Parts: sequence; structure tokens; C-alpha cells
Amino acid sequence: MLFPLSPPSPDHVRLSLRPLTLSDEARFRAVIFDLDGTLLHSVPSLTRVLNALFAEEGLAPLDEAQVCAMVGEGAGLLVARAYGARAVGSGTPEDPGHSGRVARFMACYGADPVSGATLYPGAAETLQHMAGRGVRLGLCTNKPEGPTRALLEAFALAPLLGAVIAGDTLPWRKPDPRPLLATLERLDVPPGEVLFVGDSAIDVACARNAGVPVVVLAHGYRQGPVEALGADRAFQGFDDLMPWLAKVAPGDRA
Ligand SMILES: O=C(O)COP(=O)(O)O
Repeated sequence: MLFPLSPPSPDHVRLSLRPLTLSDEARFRAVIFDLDGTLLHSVPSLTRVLNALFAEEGLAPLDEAQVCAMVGEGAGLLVARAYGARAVGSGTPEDPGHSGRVARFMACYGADPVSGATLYPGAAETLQHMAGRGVRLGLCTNKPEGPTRALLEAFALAPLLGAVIAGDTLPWRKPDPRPLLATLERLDVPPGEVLFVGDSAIDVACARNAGVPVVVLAHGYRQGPVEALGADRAFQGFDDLMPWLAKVAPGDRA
């Protein structure tokens, strides 16, 4: 089961408020964010692009709930899963037609990754407040670097981020720890002083592999209940994350 695609149900809110493990006494000098499902609601834009390609090929469109379940492990797996859902190809990157499909997707998505994408409420304000207090901020996403940079510029986040590692910046993607470790190295902060904020099992696994504490936002893309992700703490969205971040990452200009 996948949630939330619409305003959270009371049950979902209750689940996300269960006691979790990361203490309020923790202190961090840097915070690294995931992009899709954490800062950015990108599924409408990804669905638009996939369905434009599908229309050209006479394939039935996907809905946003289906695409939500396919996002988080990079453009290649998204495209493989999307075509696989229409019985085109094997649903894996090993399929002979895969690289052509990814190239067509990237041409179309790269031309306009912004239309249909929105920042989650409070995302920009949270990053602005933290950057203003001297907290070092980074981004670690599996989305390819071209559209990632275009989105960060379009939503005015680029100047707030001291490090950006995208899905094709390095030869490895999350859940491999190296993209996250590279992000904190570029921020010049050791793993114990960094918090990762994500939304998915991939994010939690990456953080665990890197030895970095991780919290998740329940507004993002995942399958199953938020506490099943095994993060150190979960928040509904930026409304409840922001006051907690102000405590645990006060910044050196506070
Ligand atoms: O899978 C993607 O393309 C992006 O995913 P992420 O920003 O959640 O890492």
C-alpha cells in the first residue's frame, strides 16, 4: 500500500507520531536533504513526461499512484518499471530496448523537469532559515544532475546548498553510502555531525550504510507505513520538522 497521495488520513498522522529513537539532545552542524518526495513533489511532472512518451507509442497512461511506487532509485529504474507496467520490455535495465527508452525519457524530462513539480509546503522556508543560521546544507538525490540543477535553480534552492550530489554525479547511487559520504565531504562535516532527511527505504538504507542519522518525512513516496522504514525519527512534513531542526541544528549564527 502506498501513501500519502492526498491529505494524510488521521491514521497516518497517528502512525507518524509514534515514539522514535533520535534524541532531542542530538546536535548537527549540517543537514543533507533528499529531493523527490522530500523537498519536491515531482511525481506529477514525471507522470506527465512518461504519459507523453506513452501516448506517442499508443500505450495507456499511468496514474500518479503508480508512478509514486516507481520513483527513488534513479531515472533508469523509473523508466524500466514504467514500461514494464505496460508490458513493454522486461521491466529491468537489462532489457535490449532499455537504453533507447531512457534516452527518450531524459530528452523529454530534461527539456522541462519543472512543469507540474512543486516544493512541499515549508520546504523553501526551512532551508532559508537554516542557511541563514549558518547550518551547512546539502542535497543527495538519485535524480540525474541535469534536471536536478534545473529544478534547484527554478525553485531558488541552489544558492542555499553547499553540496549537490545527483544520481549520475558518481558511479554509485543510493542506497550505496558513497553519494551521501561525498555530499558530507563536500560540506566538510564528519558523518556524526550530519543529519540526512529523506522519505524512502532507499534513503534510510543509504544513511545506515554511511553511518549517518536519518529522519523521514511522511509526505513522500514509499510503500507501507512510515515507521516500517526504520528511520531514527519521522515527521509529517516541514511544519513539524522545522521546529525540531531548529533545536538539533541551531547553526553557528543562532
Ligand atoms: O529516483 C529519482 O530519480 C529521485 O529520487 P530521490 O530524489 O528520492 O533520490
